Amino acid sequence: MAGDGNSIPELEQEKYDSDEQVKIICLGDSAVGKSKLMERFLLDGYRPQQLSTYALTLYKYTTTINGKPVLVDFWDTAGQERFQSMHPSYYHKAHACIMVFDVQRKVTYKSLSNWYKELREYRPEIPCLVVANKIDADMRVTQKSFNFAKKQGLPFYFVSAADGTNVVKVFKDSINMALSYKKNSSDFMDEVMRELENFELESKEDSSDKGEKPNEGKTDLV
Ligand SMILES: Nc1nc2c(ncn2[C@@H]2O[C@H](COP(=O)(O)OP(=O)(O)OP(=O)(O)O)[C@@H](O)[C@H]2O)c(=O)[nH]1
Ligand SMILES: [Mg+2]
Repeated sequence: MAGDGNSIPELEQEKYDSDEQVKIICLGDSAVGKSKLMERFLLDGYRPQQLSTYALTLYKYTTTINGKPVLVDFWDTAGQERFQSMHPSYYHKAHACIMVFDVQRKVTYKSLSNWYKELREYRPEIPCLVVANKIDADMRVTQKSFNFAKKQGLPFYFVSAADGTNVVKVFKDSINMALSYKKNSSDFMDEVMRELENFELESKEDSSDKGEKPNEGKTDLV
């Protein structure tokens, strides 16, 4: 996936720099219902684009917010999550994340902390919504407490892709959060990360100028 992503128009992530486009990613174990949730939300006229080489489906959604058109790309995986880890380009320039587990399978709830850890490595600041899916199978689960979201201070939703409960709410909230993140802090954080990287490289170059052994503590720049 790395390297030639720019040659595929759908993967040109620079477009997310423009005001009216946001990228929202979906994380969670296999079979928790990520794709079904997207399809439920986009029921009318969604356009899934299967990029099988990239193990990725992009769902494009257009909406109007405050009188302005907004294009949302929902990114869904096809398989990578089985390896419990995503390629970095999946996270690149994402503005929000919907993290899903299956209320009927405890193991998928336990995995949330790993997904969240990986998300924060790449996107330390983006809004993340936690979604407990498949409540239609047994409504009693809504009486249980799932503390992961509360502990991390994240919004939490009980949903069902099968009967539609709360699906529109989750997706609309995610779009609003993505937009407000983009407006307020994303560019700033990205800028800071870039500055830090440059700073690190410069200080390494500096120390080698001062007669340190060439390869000591250095990372190759090529
Ligand atoms: N009862 C019930 N079943 C659901 C619900 N959402 C999804 N499922 C079922 O769960 C299975 C997995 O759903 P998917 O949407 O394919 O799951 P996924 O997370 O996209 O899985 P991968 O693409 O393998 O990562 C399917 O058989 C769905 O029919 C739900 O809300 N209720
Ligand atoms: Mg899927």
